[in-house]
Amino acid sequence: MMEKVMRVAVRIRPLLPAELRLNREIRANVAADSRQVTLAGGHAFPCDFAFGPTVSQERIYCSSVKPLVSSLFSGRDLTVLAYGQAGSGKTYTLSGKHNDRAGDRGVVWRVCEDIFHEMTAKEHSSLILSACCVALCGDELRDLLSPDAKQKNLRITEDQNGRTVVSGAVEIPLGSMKDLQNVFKCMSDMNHQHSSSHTLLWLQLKQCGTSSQDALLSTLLVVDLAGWECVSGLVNADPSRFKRSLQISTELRPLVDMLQQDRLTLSSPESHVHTSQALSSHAHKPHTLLTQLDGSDLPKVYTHTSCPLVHSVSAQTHTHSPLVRLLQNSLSGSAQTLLLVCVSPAQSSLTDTASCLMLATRAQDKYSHADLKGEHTRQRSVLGAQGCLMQHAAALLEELQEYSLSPCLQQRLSTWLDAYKKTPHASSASHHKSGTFDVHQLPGTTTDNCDEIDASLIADAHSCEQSLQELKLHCRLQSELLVEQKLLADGLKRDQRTSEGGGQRLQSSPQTGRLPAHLNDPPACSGMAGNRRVRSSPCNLSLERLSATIKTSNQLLLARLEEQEQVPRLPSVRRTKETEGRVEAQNKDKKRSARPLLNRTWTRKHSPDLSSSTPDSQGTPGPRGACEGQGSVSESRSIGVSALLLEKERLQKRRDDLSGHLAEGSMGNEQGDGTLHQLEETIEAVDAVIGMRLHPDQQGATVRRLSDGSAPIASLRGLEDLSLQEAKALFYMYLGKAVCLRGRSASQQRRVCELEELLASEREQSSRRLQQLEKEVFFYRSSSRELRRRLKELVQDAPSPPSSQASCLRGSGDGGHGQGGALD
Ligand SMILES: Nc1ncnc2c1ncn2[C@@H]1O[C@H](COP(=O)(O)OP(=O)(O)OP(=O)(O)O)[C@@H](O)[C@H]1O
Repeated sequence: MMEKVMRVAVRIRPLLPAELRLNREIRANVAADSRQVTLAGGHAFPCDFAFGPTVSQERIYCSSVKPLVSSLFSGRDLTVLAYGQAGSGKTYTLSGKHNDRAGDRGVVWRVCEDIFHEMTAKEHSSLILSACCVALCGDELRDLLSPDAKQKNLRITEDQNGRTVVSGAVEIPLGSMKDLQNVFKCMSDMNHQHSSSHTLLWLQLKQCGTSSQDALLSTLLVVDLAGWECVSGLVNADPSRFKRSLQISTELRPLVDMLQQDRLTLSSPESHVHTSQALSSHAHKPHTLLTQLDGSDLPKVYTHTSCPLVHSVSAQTHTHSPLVRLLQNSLSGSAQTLLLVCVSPAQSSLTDTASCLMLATRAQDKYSHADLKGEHTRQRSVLGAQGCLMQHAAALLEELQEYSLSPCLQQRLSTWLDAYKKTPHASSASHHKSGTFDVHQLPGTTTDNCDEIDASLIADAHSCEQSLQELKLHCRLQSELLVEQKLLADGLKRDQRTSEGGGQRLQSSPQTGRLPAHLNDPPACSGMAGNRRVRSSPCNLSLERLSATIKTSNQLLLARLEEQEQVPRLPSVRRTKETEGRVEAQNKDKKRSARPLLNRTWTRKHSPDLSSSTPDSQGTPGPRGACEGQGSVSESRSIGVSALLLEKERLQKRRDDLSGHLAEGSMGNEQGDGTLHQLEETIEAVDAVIGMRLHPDQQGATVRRLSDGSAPIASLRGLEDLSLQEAKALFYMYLGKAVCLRGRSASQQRRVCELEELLASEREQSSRRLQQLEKEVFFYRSSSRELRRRLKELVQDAPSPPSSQASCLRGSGDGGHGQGGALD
């Protein structure tokens, strides 16, 4: 009988206050009483339980977990596995909020309440509950209930039965809800700085019977898997967060693979009820746990007697993953599992939500395969029938030989018959006459001798079938991986094209003084925009998209930088500077022509240059007048231009020296970078002034365009009456901003480079893995072919009926009677 061992519940959390403030759209929903989650666009994802944003903690517990908890009392194991991206509500669903409101309490509290309730009903003595909790971050394991900060002895090992255990973990007995509160306090104290780790809490229930022989042991494992972060949230994040998010995706990958397989288990439910007799006969370590507080080893839980076949194959595939190793016992056998997929309904999480829902849909149809015996019997009878049919066919062909056939066909027929007669069990069947053969009686024709052969054949066939199943499974996994790699590569190419296209558009647009339309969106959106393809796993979808997003945001910064650079060149500012500067210039003519201030800061250097403009006859002309009147000051400008050129040259030299020092590493990076950016900005400013002075006509046109131009620039007309001091201050301020933006842009570029390196190494790893997988697929295909061939041969070698039956059949073939009697 097949039994469903995995149920999948999907919970959509409500939009959080911050999301509501940002007017995030709801993109995932559950229709009332439906068992599917629907995404915007109409895609529906079926699951066993679907809970919308308004469903209470209590209802979630009562409908999806409580019915399973009863099986704990009958000695079966239960695993509740919460999966979802960061902030999707896993911890909230499992543990609830840290307040005293009963309505907010999560699954763990409610399970314990039920167990304590049962304890009270059974008058305490027969039920013992204890807890053990570890956090897994990468390969690092921490005991969340251990007072020992060093935790040297904690490690995942295997006991003598090949079962995974955490040796050195502390186990705390739970007698009341107060004890549970203490456990939660311990857990949150130990774990509050590591919210990105997987938390595994084992609640072990021991039911003592009247005699010491019939104690029942069962375990509830509650797993709060770490969640990967939404890509848009990582754009400006600390690199370590980004790295951890990637790691989490990688850590979850093997588990996701396992959950997506057809079947998890093969062992029968009986093997999950264990008595203390079983405990004593299996002198081994407990189930995935436990050493008592006093350090003594206890014979605790033994939940499975046999290693399940299909599951063990999958687990072996991922033995390198500590997470899979820790879950291996709980996800195997006929242990009940509830996969709790938590998703966010927000538009920004749509891709992650879709990938989680795909997993939920794939994971739900898992059954324990308890009907192995029935399967063998069916195979047996099929093989027996095939063997008899083969004999029947041989007899028919022999008969056919007597008719006039083409020489070629005759030849082929006799070759086949010769080959058949050489096979071990063909001779006794070679005289059958077709007319008397009743195929409905075939399975009944086996004798003792035939049974033996049958048994060996069936064993062979069974092992072949198992190998084929395994190969099929591997092939499927491999091809899924191949497809995913391909999708990844395609996505990477597409994203690269997008970001390159964006870069080109950006380069062509500064002439207009506006940002390209695609950059007006915040960077987070640019990474998520459009109909993104949905992937089954979170791990691979982040890197390339993040890199593209960061590139885009980098370009956005550059574009803004360019936009800011326009400000000091505004006509009104320039005009005021020029007007007042010209007065200053007349008063300090000598000083200006000598220009001894070459080694001052750029701001001091720059202002005399700007002040070198001569005022026109009107004193304070409008922007157009200011430009048109520039012809009269050509001489002083030419002096200014040559001095500016000298200055520019000097600055460039300084910049080159500085970048040389930075490249050699003989200077502090941060400070050096800042100076370098200042120098670059100054050079550009000097360049711009030179350009304006060399081409006053163009300057006039620019001023006209800007003063007549777009709304944002026109709104700056209010600044036309700035004094020289104000204009200077404004100019310096914007130049300072530009330097700062340049610095940020450079650091963004560095990050992009780092990410690109990371991406390249990931890509290299993927391609190595791809090659490996291709090899494996090739190997599996060829072995599969070989096995099929062998299976065919075995079928051809199927047993023949004994000679007595054969003669009966022959006799009945002659007369058309007696077969039924012989077979009876
Ligand atoms: N169903 C819900 N109702 C109300 N608030 C919720 C719900 N689900 C989650 N939240 C709130 O959303 C926030 C994030 O939830 P939670 O910490 O449980 O996410 P998580 O998936 O465990 O994240 P992580 O993977 O980072 O640990 C919390 O403030 C929580 O209170």
